Amino acid sequence: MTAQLIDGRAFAATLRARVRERVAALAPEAGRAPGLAVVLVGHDPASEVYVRSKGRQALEAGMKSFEHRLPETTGEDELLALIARLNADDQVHGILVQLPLPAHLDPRAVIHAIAPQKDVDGFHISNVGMVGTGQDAIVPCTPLGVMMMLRSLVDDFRGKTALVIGHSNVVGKPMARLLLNADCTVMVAHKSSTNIPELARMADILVVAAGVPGLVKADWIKPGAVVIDVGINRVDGNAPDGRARLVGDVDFDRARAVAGAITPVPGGVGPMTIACLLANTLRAYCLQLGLPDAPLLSDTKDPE
Ligand SMILES: NC(=O)C1=CN([C@@H]2O[C@H](COP(=O)(O)OP(=O)(O)OC[C@H]3O[C@@H](n4cnc5c(N)ncnc54)[C@H](OP(=O)(O)O)[C@@H]3O)[C@@H](O)[C@H]2O)C=CC1
Ligand SMILES: Nc1nc(=O)c2c([nH]1)NC[C@@H]1CN(c3ccc(C(=O)N[C@@H](CCC(=O)O)C(=O)O)cc3)C=[N+]21
Ligand SMILES: [Mg+2]
Repeated sequence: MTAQLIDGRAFAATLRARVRERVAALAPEAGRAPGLAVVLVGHDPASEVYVRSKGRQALEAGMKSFEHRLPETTGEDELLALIARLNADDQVHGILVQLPLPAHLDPRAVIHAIAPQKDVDGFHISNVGMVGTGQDAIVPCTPLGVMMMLRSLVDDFRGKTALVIGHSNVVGKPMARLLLNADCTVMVAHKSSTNIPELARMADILVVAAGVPGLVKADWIKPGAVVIDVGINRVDGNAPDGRARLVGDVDFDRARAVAGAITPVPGGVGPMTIACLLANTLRAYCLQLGLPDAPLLSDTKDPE
């Protein structure tokens, strides 16, 4: 058996098209369009790539894009002052501060300075707490995108067993919360877990977000399971042209023979993360303007 490939680029294109249509209907005049502000401190090369694609895709969706690039040496006061200005700016409906921040800046203080209704990453404790208690909130982009893809593959989450590998605040924890909110039986593993292969073999749904290339072996996978590989790892010098290439956390070539469906890297979770950022920006816009929330933006619906 060869696993079905889950085409994240196709999912993302569908979602972006829906966002674009909705933006055109809600804000026919460009002056009133949803606005996304992305803040980048320092010059992390991977972050530069994501910030560029976020800005470009926001414009393509009919939104306004504001990029704020600050030097590596920016002080916390200066960054917090920028966030306060963006909170007060009625052209800005979504604010994202690219992580990781340089070591001298406290990410918690920075994230919690963002107005919760403009927190399109869903990282503010107010949004985290809402998701944690099963309430409607702004949901972190990566887990939101994973749920949208899973919903097209899994008819009924009740009775399904899921394992999430990784428990970061950005991916693993919110992912586990959403699967629990969908009534899966959820296990969460991390570096201190000693029996991950056994846990993985019980999982109908396996979501891997560890940042360790090749971590998940084919014989960890329950035959027919849905495997979502969130990992983005730059591996040097393996491409034919000698440049870095991207791989996930799953031994993809061998895992394909066992899984029922699997996301590739690149072309899986990554493109959906950015499409969900646009969806969250539109959602934040609707919340701020008192407009009805669009069903396409709910984590209970897939984009098809
Ligand atoms: N596709 C996308 O859109 C996105 C991809 N990513 C990628 O996903 C991956 C995870 O990101 P993020 O959550 O931010 O990373 P973090 O480094 O914050 O968290 C990694 C988690 O994985 C756990 N872990 C690390 N090594 C192992 C191991 N050998 N076995 C089991 N668990 C392990 C860690 O456990 P412990 O806490 O105990 O150390 C931690 O909980 C990265 O590759 C990142 O680049 C991230 C965001 C978006
Ligand atoms: N505040 C904040 N929010 C984030 O959502 C956030 C962040 N900080 N810091 C970094 C991580 C990482 N992340 C990705 C987004 C898109 C791709 C993506 O589009 N990946 C493409 C490949 C892109 C490439 O070639 O590099 C793919 O997988 O096909 C990957 C990773 C968002 N993150
Ligand atoms: Mg940890």
